[in-house]
Amino acid sequence: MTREAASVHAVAASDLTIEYPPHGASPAYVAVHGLSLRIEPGEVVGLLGESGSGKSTIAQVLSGRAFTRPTGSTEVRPVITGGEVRVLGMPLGRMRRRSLARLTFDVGFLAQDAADRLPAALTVAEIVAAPVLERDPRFNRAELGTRVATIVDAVRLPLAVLKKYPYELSGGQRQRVALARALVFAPTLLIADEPTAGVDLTLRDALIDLVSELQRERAFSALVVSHDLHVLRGLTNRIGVMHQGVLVALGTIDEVFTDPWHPYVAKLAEALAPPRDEPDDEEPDEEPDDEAPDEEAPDDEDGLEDEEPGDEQPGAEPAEQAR
Ligand SMILES: Nc1ncnc2c1ncn2[C@@H]1O[C@H](COP(=O)(O)OP(=O)(O)OP(=O)(O)O)[C@@H](O)[C@H]1O
Repeated sequence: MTREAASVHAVAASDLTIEYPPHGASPAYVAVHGLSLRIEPGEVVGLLGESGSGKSTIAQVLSGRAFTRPTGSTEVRPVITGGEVRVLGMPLGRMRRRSLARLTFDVGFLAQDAADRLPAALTVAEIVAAPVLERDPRFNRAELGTRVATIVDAVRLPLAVLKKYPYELSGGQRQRVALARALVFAPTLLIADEPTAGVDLTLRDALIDLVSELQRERAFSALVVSHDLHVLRGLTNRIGVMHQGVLVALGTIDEVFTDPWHPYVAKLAEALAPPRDEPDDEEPDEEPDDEAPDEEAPDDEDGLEDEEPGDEQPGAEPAEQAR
């Protein structure tokens, strides 16, 4: 959505295929097959999936960062080879420079390793201000100073960090600086790739709460990539599960893990389910129980999804890693 048209989908992808072009001895590689996904204005959607399932590729493309190549970079970038996608109403694909500039303004991007790659020679104030100055080197310095201080405060960092260099900060503080930089334009959509990667487990929940609060305060839409269901549970309204480049489930966490039809999601659901009680040793054996409740009966011979997911919650709480 551009800021004028708040009702446009944050993301509307239909049958989207994304490919890495051939390079060197490597042939072309299709990383995402036929993705259809909509994100409503103000909605937060998570992407879960094992390593290599295409999550970062999607984040790169939807954020427009796949189409911007830093000077001197020879990195191979993914390209759209099928389907359609609009982000905030803007069609991606062959984008003109101006549309791309608009897209990267409206879409904040927190890259997977952003905290570790903060430029070592710049202060926090310079790092957070950099995207603004890259876009407009003559941006009013006083206004910029206020904007940077406001966002640094919003990510709950003391203003004293403004003069510090990344090496003087903790991992959690660096992650907040990266987040501040991603939010400096007050984006309409935030795409965060593994926002808690490298963050100490004890600080992970604080970071989840922070992103959640900022999202509520600023009402941006978001796509959050994570292999950690705990993170997605704390942040998102719905999740999608990626497997080998294909979106194999989409819905609320409960919908996704109740009666999953895809074997990978079923395996995840099983891993997340609370441990079953040990079978009772005194149980009489062999006698089939005609009274056994129907819902216990496995019914997956045809491999089809049930019409209606049950109302039961999977009750999945513990250790929630998708890989
Ligand atoms: N530059 C590239 N050239 C060719 N193939 C690539 C390139 N970058 C990624 N891929 C391939 O695309 C597929 C999807 O990778 P992607 O990084 O999107 O997965 P991911 O789900 O984000 O994994 P992770 O959780 O490890 O970051 C992988 O098979 C990967 O090897």
